[in-house]
Amino acid sequence: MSGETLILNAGSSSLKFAIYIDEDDTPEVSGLIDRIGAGEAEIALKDASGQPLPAGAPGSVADHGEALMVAIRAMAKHYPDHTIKSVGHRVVHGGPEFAAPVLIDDAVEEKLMALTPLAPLHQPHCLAGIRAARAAFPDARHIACFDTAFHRSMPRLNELYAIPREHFDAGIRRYGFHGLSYDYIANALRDRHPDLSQGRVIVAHLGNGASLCAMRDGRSVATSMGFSALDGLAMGTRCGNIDPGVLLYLMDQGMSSAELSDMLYRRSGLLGLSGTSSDMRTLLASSAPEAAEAAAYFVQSVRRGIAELAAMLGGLETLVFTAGIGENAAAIRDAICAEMGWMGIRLDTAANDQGEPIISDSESGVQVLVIPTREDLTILSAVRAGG
Ligand SMILES: Nc1ncnc2c1ncn2[C@@H]1O[C@H](COP(=O)(O)OP(=O)(O)O)[C@@H](O)[C@H]1O
Ligand SMILES: CC(=O)OP(=O)(O)O
Ligand SMILES: [Mg+2]
Repeated sequence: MSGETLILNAGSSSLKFAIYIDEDDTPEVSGLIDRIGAGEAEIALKDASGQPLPAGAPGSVADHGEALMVAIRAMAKHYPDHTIKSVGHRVVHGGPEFAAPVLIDDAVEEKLMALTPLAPLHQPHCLAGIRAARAAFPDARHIACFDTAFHRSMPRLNELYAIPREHFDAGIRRYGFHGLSYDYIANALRDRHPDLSQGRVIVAHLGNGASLCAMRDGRSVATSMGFSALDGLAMGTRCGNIDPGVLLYLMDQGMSSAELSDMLYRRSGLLGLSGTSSDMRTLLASSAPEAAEAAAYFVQSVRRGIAELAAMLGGLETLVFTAGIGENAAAIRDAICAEMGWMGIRLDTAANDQGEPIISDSESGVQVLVIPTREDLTILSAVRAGG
């Protein structure tokens, strides 16, 4: 068989995978392993038409390397003849050096490993996937595609922190994340709404991790995440904006940096405020006041962020919702847009409830869209462009 490409997207506790053949943009097989390193893992496998394929129960899966082996075995049961020629990897952090996709060799792998402290919730999993895939497919080309790369178009002012200058040169700057998703949305907008894509756009990537990106002419101008994937919006388990004074105070009180890191990355956000769940679906179904407060905080943080980025763009013509919450949670989109009439945002309630591609009404000064994101297609086109 010819030209098969495997795309891997290692999340904090999941591994998404898909195999594409030749020039096809629909995966022949795709799937997700969830709850990695957390009890009994789950696997879901789909064929080219999106129908579920039997994949068994993987039992406990210790890390993303093991998850890849489980995925390869499950796919091989249905498609025994695959010859993987290329593997495209989502890598969350590219640091100051990697501004475009790169062919992975030992030296690149080492450099990516050195970036682990900058993205402790993600980078180790990306690397476990890379190591396992290079061992499983030693003759394939392995390409790393970075979540930080799309934001390298930001003006220097928007990369700076107001701390002594030498830190910028040492790499302490706003990198921004979710770039593979923003890149896909920028292209989708260019194809579907060429007029809007030239203008002032804010994309709200609201998933388990969440961020906003301000774009002009399809390029990133500013974004809510910064040096790490902690900043900006409140998220499933991450804090979002926080006064650095809080961290200094907690350290003075005896909290270690490891304890702080665990709290800010894994026990904050929706989980921290609700005390029960990081999952927006669970919170929306709950009657507990803490769950409602957590969801309200999330909504508030998105509105705060939209207003901030609109000010940086000097206005707004288009707002795009994407990722798990952005694509599926009509109530959250509605709550975010309510009371933003002053910015010209007006939703068509019925269109929003049905998750239509355009959810603003005809009077709205801002076009509000829902575009399902496809980070895997950004990686796929980079792998194909790389020959
Ligand atoms: N129908 C829905 N209603 C509300 N929230 C949803 C719905 N579907 C998915 N979500 C939320 O989307 C989030 C996960 O987003 P996703 O983009 O899949 O995350 P990841 O960053 O892991 O890829 C979870 O909070 C989940 O509850
Ligand atoms: C960078 C980031 O936050 O990714 P995710 O949304 O997959 O956690
Ligand atoms: Mg995601």
